[in-house]
Amino acid sequence: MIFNPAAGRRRARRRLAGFLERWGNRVTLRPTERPGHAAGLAATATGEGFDVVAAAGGDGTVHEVADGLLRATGGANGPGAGQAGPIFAVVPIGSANDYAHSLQRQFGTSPLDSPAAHAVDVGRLRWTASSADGSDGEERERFFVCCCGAGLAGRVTLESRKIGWLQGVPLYGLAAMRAVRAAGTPAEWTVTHDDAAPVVWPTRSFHLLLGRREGGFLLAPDASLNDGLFDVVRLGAAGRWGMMRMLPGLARSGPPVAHPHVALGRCRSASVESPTPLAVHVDGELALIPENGVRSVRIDLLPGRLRAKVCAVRS
Ligand SMILES: Nc1ncnc2c1ncn2[C@@H]1O[C@H](COP(=O)(O)OP(=O)(O)OP(=O)(O)O)[C@@H](O)[C@H]1O
Repeated sequence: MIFNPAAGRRRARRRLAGFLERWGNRVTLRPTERPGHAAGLAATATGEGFDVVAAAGGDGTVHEVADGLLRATGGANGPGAGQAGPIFAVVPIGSANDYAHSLQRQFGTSPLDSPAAHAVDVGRLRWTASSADGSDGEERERFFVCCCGAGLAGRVTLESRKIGWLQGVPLYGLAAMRAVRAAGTPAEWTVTHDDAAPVVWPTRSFHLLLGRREGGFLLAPDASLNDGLFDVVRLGAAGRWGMMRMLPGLARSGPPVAHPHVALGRCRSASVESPTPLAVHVDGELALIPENGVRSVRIDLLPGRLRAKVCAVRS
């Protein structure tokens, strides 16, 4: 069990205590020491042959453990349909716990020692590094399990890092308000879905979801973790006040279905090209910030690539 003591605004240790009373004697607990550490711990645990590799934390820990586990089992070229590698178990003790929410809603919870797990889809974000971060031309990738967002979505993640005292929807709501307040004119992005012709759109924010929520907001109420499709949400040229007014509805019931500046859909892959450098998050972790100088990314879905389950923290 890879445990992030900094998750849940440092409430993680307390939240995990009861769980460890029940399972502690059957768990090898490996706390993370710094951001990014969980991916390496997950790869090591996979190599050691553990049947289950658990992420005890929030969505950032889930992201890092899943990314490490996927890389250790062959990345995008690993066997499909969740055949290979350990079961990926989520023990939600973070603040938003978006992925745990989707797993629980679709499959229910399972005990840590149960062999029951579900083949779930995984996303793969790819880009070419730019000269801005000194590695011009290098191909990079990050896997994700719940959501990927670019544009305003990435800037909300950036803002959320500056707020230390809130959690869940209040945290990401405040971060969204700050990002919206600072938003400039929407840029014309070229977006391609699957094999369709590229479309040029003024875009503020672009989201691809496997799960239902992003930062506690219900962006894709009908998303399924194993349907082989991303749910797409694109926010176009909405004004600042229009975006602010959307936030309460997004927290409660999802994006408006008939809104002139909101486009919804589904796809298996997408590529995005922006005239300005992108901010992109994967599962709420920043993959790219504008300073990286990357203007185009590609996202693909790997169907059923992981076997996953969520455990109840209290039961
Ligand atoms: N030992 C550590 N010290 C400080 N930060 C850490 C440590 N281990 C991991 N992190 C970082 O902590 C951040 C927050 O973790 P995580 O996302 O799991 O919790 P959360 O923010 O409370 O939950 P959620 O993402 O569900 O809102 C991640 O960016 C992760 O890289």
